[in-house]
Amino acid sequence: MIMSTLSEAYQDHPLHPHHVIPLDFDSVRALPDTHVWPPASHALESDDRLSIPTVDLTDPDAGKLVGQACEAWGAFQVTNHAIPLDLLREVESEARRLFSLPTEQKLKALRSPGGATGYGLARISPFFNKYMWHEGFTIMGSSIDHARDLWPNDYQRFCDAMEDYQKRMKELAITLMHLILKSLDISEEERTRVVSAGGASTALQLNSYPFCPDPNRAMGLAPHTDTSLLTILHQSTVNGLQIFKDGVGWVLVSPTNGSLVVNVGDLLHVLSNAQFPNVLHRVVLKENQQRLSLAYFYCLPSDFHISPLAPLNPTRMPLFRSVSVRDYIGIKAKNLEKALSLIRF
Ligand SMILES: C=C1C[C@]23C[C@H]1CC[C@H]2[C@@]12CCC[C@@](C)(C(=O)O1)[C@H]2[C@@H]3C(=O)O
Ligand SMILES: O=C(O)CCC(=O)C(=O)O
Ligand SMILES: [Fe+2]
Repeated sequence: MIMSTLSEAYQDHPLHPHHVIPLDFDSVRALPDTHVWPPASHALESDDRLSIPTVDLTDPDAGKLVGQACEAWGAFQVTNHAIPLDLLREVESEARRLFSLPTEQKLKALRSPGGATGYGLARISPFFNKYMWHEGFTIMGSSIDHARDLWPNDYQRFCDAMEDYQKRMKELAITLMHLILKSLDISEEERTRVVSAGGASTALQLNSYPFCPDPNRAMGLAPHTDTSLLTILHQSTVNGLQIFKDGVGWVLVSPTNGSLVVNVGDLLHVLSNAQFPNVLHRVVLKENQQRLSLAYFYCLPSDFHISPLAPLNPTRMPLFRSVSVRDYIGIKAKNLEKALSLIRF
């Protein structure tokens, strides 16, 4: 058996159960002190000057526009991405069905302390002294084992929807990766080496930010960067996602019907030799209702060695030393946002 999956890389870094088990959101009437955060610094409302670019994937200039967006923002929205709206709705509705289950039922699919998949708090929880107002469900490949625990007689439609979604997302991720690496002037051979490795290592994260009795004092998802090459995000109609832009501050990313948000993750930041920022983002609770999102992480297998790719005409010295994805995950599990500086020359 090839041991280079992401779940295997995360097994080496077990979490304490209190950093896995979510609150019983059904029973709380007031925000517990354990979940009170200092006021989140104010975010700009998105207007035309201050929102991430939107790229129409059928635009003949899409490659150039995607490259520019990655460099300026580390994020963009895509339209005409070929993911059927019906599929987005179906997966969202299955996610809603999951998070609507009674707490005791959801706990039957609890992520194990050393595990990577199932129901639980965000993996970054141990780095913060307050808990986030968040519950997640992580899928890597088949979701059948956990789905059976949740719905012994009715798990198939959940699994089918998740499988279909991961397949379509992988195709989109491959298209985007080729466009992005082409914009960096990476040879076709090198692009194919990276992109074909990427397909073997992905994750789908269903996120729920339950209705909150005191949204202004709670935090949905604390500021973080994704460990992926890129993340493709679908958000329900509820606001809350913000990205941080240097020199500007927190910028709201409003959901627009059918478009998908693409984030540059740590791995692509390294491959691009820091030309693309790995975008810092967070979720605040803006509206008085439950919010859902679906995050698809396109990663590299844990035995892949990441280092800056050489463009056809190299001009800059590599900023990072070569490190396996497994080792990078290990460094990040102990240091979170300092991980990248630890692999810089
Ligand atoms: C493939 C991934 C990416 C993970 C870990 C693993 C599965 C779950 C992902 C998330 C999802 C929620 C935010 C995050 C920061 C978290 O806590 O868990 C992500 C993390 C990462 O991007 O590092
Ligand atoms: O819920 C969102 O909009 C963002 C989720 C996210 O950042 C993640 O899953 O990594
Ligand atoms: Fe994220």
